[in-house]
Formats: sequence, C-alpha cells, structure tokens
Amino acid sequence: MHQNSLFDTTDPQHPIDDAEGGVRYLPGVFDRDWCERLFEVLWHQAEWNSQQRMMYERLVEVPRRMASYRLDRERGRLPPMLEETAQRIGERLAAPFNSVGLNLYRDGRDSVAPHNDKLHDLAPRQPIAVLSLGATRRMTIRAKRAPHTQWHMELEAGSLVVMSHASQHHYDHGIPKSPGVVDPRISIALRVRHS
Ligand SMILES: O=C(O)CCC(=O)C(=O)O
Ligand SMILES: [Fe+2]
Repeated sequence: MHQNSLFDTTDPQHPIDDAEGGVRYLPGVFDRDWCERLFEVLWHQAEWNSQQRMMYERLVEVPRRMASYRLDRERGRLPPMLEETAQRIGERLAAPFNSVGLNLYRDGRDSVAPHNDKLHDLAPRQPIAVLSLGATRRMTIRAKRAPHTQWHMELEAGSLVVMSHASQHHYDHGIPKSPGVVDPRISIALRVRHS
C-alpha cells in the first residue's frame, strides 16, 4: 500500500507522483539559442555571491555561486531576459512565482548536497521549478524513508524540473559532484514565497 498517496511511477520523466504533481522532468522547454543567450546574460550580469556554512565546526565555502531576486519587488535589478523567462515558466505552470534563485556550478567539482527546499517561507501547493542552462548535470532524488529509493535525472539545458511542495516532505534532491564535467551550468529555481 502506498502511504500519503505518494507512489513511485515507472516513467523516468515523472519518477514520483503525489496529489500536487510529484516530481516531473520536462525537456526542451526553451530552445538552444534562448538557453545560450540567457546563460551569457546571467554569467556576466547576475550578482553572484559565494556563501559559507558551518561543517564539522569549520566555516567552509559552499561549492557553487548563488544569486537571488524577487520578481515582485525588484524589477529593475533583474536582467530583462531573466524576467521574461520566469514569466514564461509561470504561465506554463500556472504558478505565481515571485522568487528566483540562481545557482552557478563552475564545473563538475561544484555541487549541492542532498536537501529539501525549506518550506516555512513557501506557499503550500505551489511548485518549485528549476530551469537548467549550460552543462548537463545529474540530479539525484532520494526518498527520506527507508529503503531510500533513488532516482537520477540528467538535466539538459532548456529542461525544467518541477517539484511539488508536498514532495519536499518526503524526498531530498541534490546535484552530486561530477568529476568529468568541465563546463559550467546555471540553474534557475523559481518559487512562490509567502513574504
Ligand atoms: O541546480 C539545481 O538543479 C538544483 C538547485 C536546488 O536544489 C536549489 O536551489 O535548491
Ligand atoms: Fe533545492
């Protein structure tokens, strides 16, 4: 029996389902030309930060660069092409996205550890959408509950991963290090925040 109406599917592009759509992979949402132009714009114009976090009582640098914007309050700060991209994704998914998080993985040594997106500030039942640009990187999704089933998705430029709010309670996602990857990747995470 499946608990919480969450269940595995056999469709690699829709590995997890739930009442809010589960986790879906949508390839080819933006074409190659759009992705290359947007990558260039963000590479040069985004306000990239490096962040630090505590690990084993030491302050370590997070192995990727990040930037974040509000769509509702910071119109002038956003590169117009990013704003247009976010608007198109919002229309496609019928979601009132108001926040944009950018991640820059300079090469395969950059990564994000398995985590679920923090829900306290996110509107219930609204999806999280991640657009990929640049190098293809693998996303690993892992059930929090034993036996910790895992799924792997190769995130191509122009694709969207759409994760339900509900899925964040039951699954972690991450971008593991990929030593063979020498090219950079940028991801654009769209969310609906309460505040
Ligand atoms: O880069 C990605 O595809 C995932 C990013 C992510 O999980 C996040 O920003 O919370
Ligand atoms: Fe995340």
